[in-house]
Amino acid sequence: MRTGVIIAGGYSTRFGEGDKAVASLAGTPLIRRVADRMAGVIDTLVVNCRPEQTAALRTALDGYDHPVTVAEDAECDEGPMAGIMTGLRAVETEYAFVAACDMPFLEPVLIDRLFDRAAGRDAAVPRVGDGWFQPTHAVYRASAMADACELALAEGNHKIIEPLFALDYVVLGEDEVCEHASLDTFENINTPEEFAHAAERLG
Ligand SMILES: Nc1nc2c(ncn2[C@@H]2O[C@H](COP(=O)(O)OP(=O)(O)OP(=O)(O)O)[C@@H](O)[C@H]2O)c(=O)[nH]1
Ligand SMILES: [Mg+2]
Repeated sequence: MRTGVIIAGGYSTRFGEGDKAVASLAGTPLIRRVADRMAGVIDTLVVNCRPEQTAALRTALDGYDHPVTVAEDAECDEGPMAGIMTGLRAVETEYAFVAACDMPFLEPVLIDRLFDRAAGRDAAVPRVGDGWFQPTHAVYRASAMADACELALAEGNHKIIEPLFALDYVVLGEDEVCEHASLDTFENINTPEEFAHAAERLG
């Protein structure tokens, strides 16, 4: 059994027109597109957000193919890594795929591959381009990553990549990624211009 975790507790400051997670992208809320992209390779979904987002996110995910659990931040604005921790704490399967709420071009074949590569390890994380890890497009052993996040945060370290280095992780390099997916899978939508461009391609 596999869980998908979507972190959505950010403030969409670059987007600037309300919460991008629920903004309609070519007729469908952005987070619903993200959830739908992973539906075929997960069994259950966890969404991390701030308490005031819960009602709108639940509406956006109404009728989803799998059970949806909402994991609310106890402390808001602690950064995406804190969101990963809170989301993973609500996971009941051994492994979970974590994504940001703004990645509408996720490639399910690659997610499937990440689950396979993580088996027996703590994490499988892609690294493409100039050596950038993709920690919000990765599979984690939920308890191990949540513990590592908690430790980093307790030390005052909010860097999203920090907890990975405490784990037994496997890296999928660009060649392996590209066997399964286009690099669009990592594309995330931050500004109204990026939103409009994505809508053209999806509409
Ligand atoms: N729980 C939680 N999630 C966050 C936080 N900051 C960002 N995120 C999530 O992390 C992912 C990547 O963040 P960004 O793309 O920067 O989103 P954002 O912070 O809402 O947008 P900007 O304000 O424009 O940076 C998104 O899915 C956000 O919802 C936070 O403080 N807490
Ligand atoms: Mg941000």
